[in-house]
Amino acid sequence: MTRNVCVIGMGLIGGSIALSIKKEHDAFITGVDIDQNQLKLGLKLGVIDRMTEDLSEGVEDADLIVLAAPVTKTEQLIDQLKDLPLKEGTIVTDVGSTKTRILKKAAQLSHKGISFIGGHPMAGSHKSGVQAARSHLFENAFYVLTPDKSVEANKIIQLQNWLKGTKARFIELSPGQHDKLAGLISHLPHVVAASLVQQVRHVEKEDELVSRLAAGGFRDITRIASSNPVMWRDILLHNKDTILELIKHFKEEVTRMETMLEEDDEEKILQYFSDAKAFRDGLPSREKGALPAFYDLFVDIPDHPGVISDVTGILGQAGISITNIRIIETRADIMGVLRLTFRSHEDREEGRRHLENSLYETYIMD
Ligand SMILES: NC(=O)C1=CN([C@@H]2O[C@H](COP(=O)(O)OP(=O)(O)OC[C@H]3O[C@@H](n4cnc5c(N)ncnc54)[C@H](O)[C@@H]3O)[C@@H](O)[C@H]2O)C=CC1
Ligand SMILES: O=C(O)C(=O)Cc1ccc(O)cc1
Repeated sequence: MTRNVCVIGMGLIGGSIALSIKKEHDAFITGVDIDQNQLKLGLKLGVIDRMTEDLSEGVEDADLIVLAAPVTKTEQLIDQLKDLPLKEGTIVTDVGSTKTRILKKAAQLSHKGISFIGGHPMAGSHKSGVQAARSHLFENAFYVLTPDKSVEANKIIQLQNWLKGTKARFIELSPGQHDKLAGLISHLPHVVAASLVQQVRHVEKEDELVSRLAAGGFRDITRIASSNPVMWRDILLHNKDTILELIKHFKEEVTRMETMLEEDDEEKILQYFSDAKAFRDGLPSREKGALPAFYDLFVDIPDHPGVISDVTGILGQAGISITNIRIIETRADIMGVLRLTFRSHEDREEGRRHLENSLYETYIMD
């Protein structure tokens, strides 16, 4: 039997959840967004089956409602849901990067007999919009659930069943613990990444060479500074107390290094870096999913006309489609680099084989 799902916020995460649900369930998915373009794109890409900008129309028949807007908007949406007629037994969940304020707001829904189960898939990308959505985005990632005590256990199982196509690993946390941990491993690093970029931006005003030299490590550590600013503003405001505390500790950490350096304390500096390396090297890795995982292949291309159509021609002849193509470097003195995005690991492997047979140098960076 076809069941109805409503995803509110048809962006990267809402779109990815919708795709993962479609993979495993006979579901008719309605997308709701304030941005018509995202909805139209969602329909065109087959992420949703129906679009509407009218919240009440979107949710009226829904067996599952997924709130996938920025966190402050999620609070407002819960306020709106409170006054709308919803199907009996419907499950409402969200995907927001913060949980305490959202769960507080959602308590109003439990008074109405609606099961609200807070959620946070702890993976994603600096990209946004439904065009970047992928059904496998959360594969092997942790998916935090913060159910209210009033929610029946079978509703949590039902939600996990709805979300099984994410192939994520579910873990239950209290909203407070979630926000503390997410602050440390996600929100503070975002602040640090943006600050590092700002520092370079200020220097660039006097010496524009700096951004051209910024490569390797700088790009790695600052990738997340390219994320959606609205989303991150909202996350910071939501988790303000935790992040302020973490900034204080971070300043102390930097001061420790400052002191070691002022004192030319070779031994302590070495120990500091060694301890950090040992801890970092020991972090569990996630085989698939989040960070690069859009099946990108990089191809060195000589700087001459027609080379791009040659590359796409080779893939076309082999019947391999790509979802994106981008020239990421073209300079007179070196070869350019083309970034091709494939639909799957298998397509990328096959495409790579064909291109290498045609003597193109290719590499993968994930
Ligand atoms: N980007 C990431 O990697 C991750 C994001 N999240 C959380 O997921 C949520 C969505 O983030 P993304 O999908 O990345 O953002 P996005 O910018 O790709 O999509 C958000 C969508 O919500 C829509 N929207 C805004 N206000 C709305 C409203 N009042 N009603 C309906 N739609 C509305 C926007 O038009 C946009 O299409 C955020 O709460 C974020 O904290 C969670 C995990 C990872
Ligand atoms: O791009 C990345 O590496 C991310 O870390 C994406 C991300 C952003 C927000 C979240 O709440 C979870 C994951």
